[in-house]
Amino acid sequence: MSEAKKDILKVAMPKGRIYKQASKLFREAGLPIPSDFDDTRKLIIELPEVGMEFIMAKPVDVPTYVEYGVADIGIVGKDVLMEENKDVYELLDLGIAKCRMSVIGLGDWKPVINPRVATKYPNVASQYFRELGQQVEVIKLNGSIELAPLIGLADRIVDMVETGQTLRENGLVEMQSIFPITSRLIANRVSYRMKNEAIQSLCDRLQDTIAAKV
Ligand SMILES: Nc1ncnc2c1ncn2[C@@H]1O[C@H](COP(=O)(O)OP(=O)(O)OP(=O)(O)O)[C@@H](O)[C@H]1O
Ligand SMILES: O=P(O)(O)OC[C@H]1O[C@H](OP(=O)(O)OP(=O)(O)O)[C@H](O)[C@@H]1O
Repeated sequence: MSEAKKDILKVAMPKGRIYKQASKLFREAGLPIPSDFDDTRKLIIELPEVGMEFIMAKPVDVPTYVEYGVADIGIVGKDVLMEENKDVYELLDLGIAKCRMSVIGLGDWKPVINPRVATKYPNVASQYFRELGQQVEVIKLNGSIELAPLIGLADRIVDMVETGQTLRENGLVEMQSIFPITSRLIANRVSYRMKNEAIQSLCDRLQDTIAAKV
């Protein structure tokens, strides 16, 4: 590997809704990331002018790439971080992709003994109800979670709420908001030591940019 390539920071970027907000934040921090990539199908984006390479990943896989060190750093929702529980450093709250994780039920929900709970986040949901001392049966789904109570698969769901539009359009209600969610900057433990200067300098730039917004 050439010396120049060795110094490149590999960044696992979540495709989809977080990417646009993350690349905007990088631009605000003075890193010229072309907006042409907001809708790209390219999986590896080389950005030598900012000393980075973006690896365009499915959001849930970002902590895996970072834990294994094929990416030095990554951007990921706190929801995924809590669920995946990977061995990575969480460096910074980027304050983007704000939403919340909530327990949701039908508009006319009633208390249920041992309710069935559908979710993309079985570990987080199990731990939440365990800590409350409530027995539940958790069912893992991968999307359109709101369908589960509508068609009788589950009594409750644990899912993300942002504007509340999905709930309103489907006659569902937020019973309990359980965690605020934003995206985080994470780092591989070895990369954090070996590429400390580059990672710390990016972290500082982003932190200053975020601080200037509030
Ligand atoms: N409605 C929302 N508003 C804001 N942020 C959200 C919302 N839903 C999810 N997020 C955040 O964005 C992250 C990625 O969500 P996104 O919907 O892009 O991916 P996904 O559904 O996991 O992926 P895919 O669409 O590839 O299956 C979530 O992990 C969460 O942190
Ligand atoms: O409160 P709102 O603004 O309506 O946002 C909440 C919705 O957004 C996310 O779904 P997403 O678009 O990721 O779809 P999927 O989970 O079905 O893949 C989340 O799972 C909710 O369904």
